[in-house]
Amino acid sequence: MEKLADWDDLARLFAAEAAEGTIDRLRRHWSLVEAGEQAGRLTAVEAVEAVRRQYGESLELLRIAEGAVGGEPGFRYADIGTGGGWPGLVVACARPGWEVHLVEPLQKRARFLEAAARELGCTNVTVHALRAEEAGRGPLREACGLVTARAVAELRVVLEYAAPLAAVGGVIALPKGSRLEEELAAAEAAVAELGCELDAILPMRPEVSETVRVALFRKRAACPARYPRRAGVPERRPIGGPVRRAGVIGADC
Ligand SMILES: C[S@@+](CC[C@H](N)C(=O)[O-])C[C@H]1O[C@@H](n2cnc3c(N)ncnc32)[C@H](O)[C@@H]1O
Repeated sequence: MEKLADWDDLARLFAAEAAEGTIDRLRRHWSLVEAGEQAGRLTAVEAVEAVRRQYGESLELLRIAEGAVGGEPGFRYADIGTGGGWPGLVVACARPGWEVHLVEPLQKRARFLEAAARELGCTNVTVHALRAEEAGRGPLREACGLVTARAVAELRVVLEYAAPLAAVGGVIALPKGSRLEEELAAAEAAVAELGCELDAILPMRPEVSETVRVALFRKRAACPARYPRRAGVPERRPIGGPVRRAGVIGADC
């Protein structure tokens, strides 16, 4: 397979997930997305591209992140800005033994995620209809072994969302496109300030994406109590300097 093109390719590339019935559940999720117009537009990615970009990239992010965290049953994981379900609900389908927290502030999307999780039998999911800045001051603070966020904001902004949720020793896994180096340079102060360290940058397999790499950060120390700042502040006044254009990848939703 040169490039993952359809559900059969996805099942071949992620054979263990296919054997567990995950790919069938993801197909069902996509039909819920297509039928979910009352939730508003959940993704701008066309059906023909969705298998690779939404499901392939989500499972590949899980594969890469899991290499850094292990993930025993009961492992606590949070996804920030899950939108219609990527990657957080995909991970919940693939790892039913994990405790999965989806942080999504848009009420319609949060309701869609709750209904979809119910429909898919994902009893391991809790949806938090909150901004990350609020979730970072609640019971999830410093409680998650893995935190992800895809296509939510530029790196240093998303680190301020994610770092407060990660447990000390935990991992933050962020898929990023061609602007990664530029975003990393701008995030230097934020990485240190938030108690994080860049552990690795790992590419996705080319069948899934030629361009997306995953930046893995390790939480080395507790996050200072002043972070996250009030809702909207991380984006308006990113740690380390003036606002830059958000360099997000993945779905434009
Ligand atoms: C471009 S969509 C990406 C959705 C999904 N992660 C994907 O890859 O398809 C960005 C999502 O981030 C959410 N978001 C934006 N700001 C946020 C914040 N401060 N905290 C949590 N979620 C946020 C939006 O509501 C939206 O659903």
